[in-house]
Amino acid sequence: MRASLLQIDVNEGESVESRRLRVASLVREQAGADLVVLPELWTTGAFAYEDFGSAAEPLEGPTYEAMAKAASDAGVWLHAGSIPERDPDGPLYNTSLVFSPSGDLAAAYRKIHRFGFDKGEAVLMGAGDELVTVRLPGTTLGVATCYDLRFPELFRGLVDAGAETLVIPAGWPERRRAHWTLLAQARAVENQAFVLACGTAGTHAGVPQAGHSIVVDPWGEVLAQAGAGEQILTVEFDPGKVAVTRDQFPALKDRMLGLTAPRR
Ligand SMILES: O=C(O)CCC(=O)C(=O)O
Repeated sequence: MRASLLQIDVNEGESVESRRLRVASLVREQAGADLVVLPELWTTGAFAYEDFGSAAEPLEGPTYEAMAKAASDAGVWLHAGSIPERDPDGPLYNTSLVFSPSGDLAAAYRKIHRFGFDKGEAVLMGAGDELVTVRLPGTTLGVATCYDLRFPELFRGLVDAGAETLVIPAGWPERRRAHWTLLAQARAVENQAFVLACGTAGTHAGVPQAGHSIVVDPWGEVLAQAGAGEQILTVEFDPGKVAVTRDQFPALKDRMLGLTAPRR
């Protein structure tokens, strides 16, 4: 399976419309890949909180349209990263879109863990409440977004739902780059799954981005890692390695579920 992670430079010097056109053309250039992955909130920037309201789109808005077309033009599965979604009957959501090679929406995932503690996304957006997996030829994707990476129980839920390849678009800041790499490897090792984690480059809303998108195999080996700037990270991997790893080192079978706190 060939995957291309598009680590997009997101900065205020480029308008959302220009970036959307540019990204669509980069996706088209990936014809021949099986899967293309974009980062979190690459239209506005994950930290451009003050722009979320004005940049929010309905699910089937301009980014949806452009990415559906780009996926079908390239004939690839496209995890189009996330958009600030305006639900006509509810709040904003940080929503990821996955398209099939014919340009149909295969899945939408509303980010469950919102970042910012008592400000930013955590107060401006609603929380999703559904785990999402997507069946591709050869593997099942489990999707999560950025801050979700810190919550191992979400990934265990995805594994229980059949996920073998964990795809994580992000807008992770440079300040915590070490956590990004460490957690991507941890999620791969503990879940015996591939991890494809695609971040942004550049600086937006004054927050330098980590870049360093990463692909990790089910044994925890880093198959590829980007640098800090805009980059297309292309990697070939064998999805069959998940079953082999889980069979040869069956730690997932030793999980002890339903543990309770000690009685006092
Ligand atoms: O957890 C982190 O350090 C970064 C999370 C984040 O930036 C986000 O979810 O947008």
